[in-house]
Amino acid sequence: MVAPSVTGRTRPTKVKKHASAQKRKRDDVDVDKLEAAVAGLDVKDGGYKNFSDLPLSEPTTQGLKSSHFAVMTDIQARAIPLALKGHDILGAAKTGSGKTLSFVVPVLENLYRLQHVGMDAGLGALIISPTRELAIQIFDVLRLLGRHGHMFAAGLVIGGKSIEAEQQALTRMNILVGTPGRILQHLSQTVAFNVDDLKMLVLDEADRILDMGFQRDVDAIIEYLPKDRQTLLFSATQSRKVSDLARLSLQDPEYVSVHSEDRTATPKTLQQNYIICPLEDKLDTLWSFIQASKKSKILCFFASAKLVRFVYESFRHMQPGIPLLHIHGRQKQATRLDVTSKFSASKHSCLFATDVAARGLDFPAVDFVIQVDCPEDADTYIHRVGRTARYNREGRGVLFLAPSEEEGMLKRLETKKVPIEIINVRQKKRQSIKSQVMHMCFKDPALKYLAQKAFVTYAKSVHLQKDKEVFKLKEYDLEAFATSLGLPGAPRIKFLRDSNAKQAKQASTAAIDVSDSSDEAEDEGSAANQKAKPVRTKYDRMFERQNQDVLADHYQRLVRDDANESSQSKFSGLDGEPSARDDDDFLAVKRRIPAEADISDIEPQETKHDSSAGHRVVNLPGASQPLVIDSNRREKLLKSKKKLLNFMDKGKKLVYDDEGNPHEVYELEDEEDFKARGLPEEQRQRFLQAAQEVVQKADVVDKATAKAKRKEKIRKRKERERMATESGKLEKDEGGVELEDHGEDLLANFQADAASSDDDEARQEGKRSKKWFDSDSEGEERDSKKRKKGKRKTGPTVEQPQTLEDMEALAAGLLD
Ligand SMILES: Nc1ncnc2c1ncn2[C@@H]1O[C@H](COP(=O)(O)OP(=O)(O)OP(=O)(O)O)[C@@H](O)[C@H]1O
Repeated sequence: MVAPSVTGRTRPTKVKKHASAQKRKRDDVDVDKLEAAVAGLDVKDGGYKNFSDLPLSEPTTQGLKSSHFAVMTDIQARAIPLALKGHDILGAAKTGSGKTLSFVVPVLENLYRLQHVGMDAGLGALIISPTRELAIQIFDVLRLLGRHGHMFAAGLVIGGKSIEAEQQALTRMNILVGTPGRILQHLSQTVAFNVDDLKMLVLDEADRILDMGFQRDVDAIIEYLPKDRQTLLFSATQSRKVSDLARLSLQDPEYVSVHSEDRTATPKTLQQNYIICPLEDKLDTLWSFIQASKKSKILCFFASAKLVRFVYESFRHMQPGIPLLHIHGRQKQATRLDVTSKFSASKHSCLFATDVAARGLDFPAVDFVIQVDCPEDADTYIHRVGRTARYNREGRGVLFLAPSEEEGMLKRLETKKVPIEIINVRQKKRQSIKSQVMHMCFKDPALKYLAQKAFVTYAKSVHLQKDKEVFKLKEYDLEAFATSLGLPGAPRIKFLRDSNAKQAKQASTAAIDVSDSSDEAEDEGSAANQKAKPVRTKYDRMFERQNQDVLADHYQRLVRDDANESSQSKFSGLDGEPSARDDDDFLAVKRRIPAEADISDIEPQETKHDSSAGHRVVNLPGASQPLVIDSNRREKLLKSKKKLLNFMDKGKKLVYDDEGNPHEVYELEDEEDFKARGLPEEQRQRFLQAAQEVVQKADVVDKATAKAKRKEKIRKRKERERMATESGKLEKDEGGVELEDHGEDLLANFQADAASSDDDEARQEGKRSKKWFDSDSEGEERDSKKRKKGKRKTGPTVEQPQTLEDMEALAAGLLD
């Protein structure tokens, strides 16, 4: 066995000697004996309680001992023996129940027994996690367990610094922990990255990894991996579909769920409550809560990164008397790491977070998890609340629910067997910070801007929620919410306006439905009752519809004309005086009468009354056609001068010559003049020639402009490349790849800061920036597979071509 060089640096001889001594020591271990003991494990028995009951290698046993892991948790006791025997596993256990060890121990042990170690062995196990923080945490557990004699080279790939930095070391790895985006990037770009002999694939927080946001990446990763492997899936909530399992090629997976035993999805030591809190009172309530719990460690969840920032900034200004921290997917990786380690280390502090911190993170001793904004579903609730009461410790979760969210959310939680009870906020203890927040926003435009963004992102997040039984945008008092964020009024949001319009439309349709159904009810009622009601035709109903089409609008005006001339003027919006209707119709498109039209002049004059035909004919001044009045509607029409405008001639467009004489826009030329200029064919040829010259001249100018643009583009690209090369050189000079040698223990960590590339969580939130290696379609994915099979080439990094010029520039770049 070869001791892998796990760093980019030359290792000191002392370490090398130490490594080879360890190697020899392990060579002595009787792997066959271990193999036989594993084969004899009784997985049905479930009677293994301690790690020492299992046939584990010496290095792992030492690792567990030194970390003081002796007794297994339920999920560990059930999953580890099965995984040791090579079964595929679908593991579901509550948050904080020790799922990480359930796969880390089998990974180390199975590779150990297979002697899958050393540079030439290639990658033996791949562990995928949805967030960088969680990947780091898993890697730490791996290091902890592997530091007593395991010879594997392990790496962490979570995005960040230049990919080249990771590429070299990656080829030597035996175990890799990473986020989907970065792993896929390496699979498609790192030529020597060999996964053909992969033995184990682990998906932690599998439900999230298999969710839409990561689906494409995970599917693409799976394509690279050999089918004949062991797959372990772990999650706190499990509702996987058969299709997911087929995608992952699981073979007769063992379902290991430890939820069912006590019938709840959350730990027993967790006390869960909710309070009813309208949107506009959330900040007051949260502030009061923090004030009353200064000697606690609190984790608060919000719907968006902007809200997190706003609450963090505004609360910080008000000096709450407890250290405040904030974390969200938009921060740089280094900042996020700094925040997580600060929060982990602190005794009393309050962390404001988005769902980036909801899963898997193992913060020690969190007292309270406050879900200020309602989670998108029960699973998210469970993950969030699971940041407290971990591994048999106590903890409390408080969920803030707006009145409209209560019923729907409680239903969802009940389905997931979450025991939660309502509590009240002590009104005496509640402080209002509204005026302070408003004052701060007034004084600080940056904070006000942040408040606006927070408002918009919150409204957007609710608008985008799938579960409309819980999230009913219309039920929130958004004006009051905006005020509570220190804003003078709710910012206008396009989708809100659109949904208002839609709702108005639906409401009017519903009104018709109601009238329809009431009609039906009447049909079923007494005859007398029916008689009392006037007969209404479908046209009547159609005209009652508002905002459906122009006709309905016209009809409304007509009706008002009939009823009251003055109200008609209000409704039309010609008078400045607003009406209640104006408010209702805020989003409706109103037809306005052209200002210049003088409707007072329109005076219909009756010309003929044909009593036998039942109609009369009316002449309109300025109209070429007389108006036939043959129905009640037409009759009513006569009373509306505005309506009558529609029957007037529209007039002609004229052009005026230098002397002020009017002409038609297109006037026929005098025939004599035309003939004087030559034969028609000659004239046509002359015209074409002149036009051709003009086009040719324009073409020369266009080409010159395009060429200049192209040149400029190439120059900029080269400039960028030059700068990138220079900065790469600089990095190397300063120490190059940041490969931490956790060295004496033979586990390597190559990680990087978050400045660049794949922010998996940000992409989760729908903001994924497209990479050049990403594929849009299956066809393109097939291409990427081909690349993998045959010739994995790393091409020059280029921008996604957008225009023809871009493509030309790209082609020019490739040919250079
Ligand atoms: N057998 C054990 N003995 C003692 N402590 C343990 C044991 N197993 C795990 N723990 C501790 O329990 C805590 C939670 O473990 P872990 O993070 O693996 O939980 P999890 O089930 O993955 O949670 P989540 O679903 O939130 O990701 C950790 O601090 C870990 O050190």
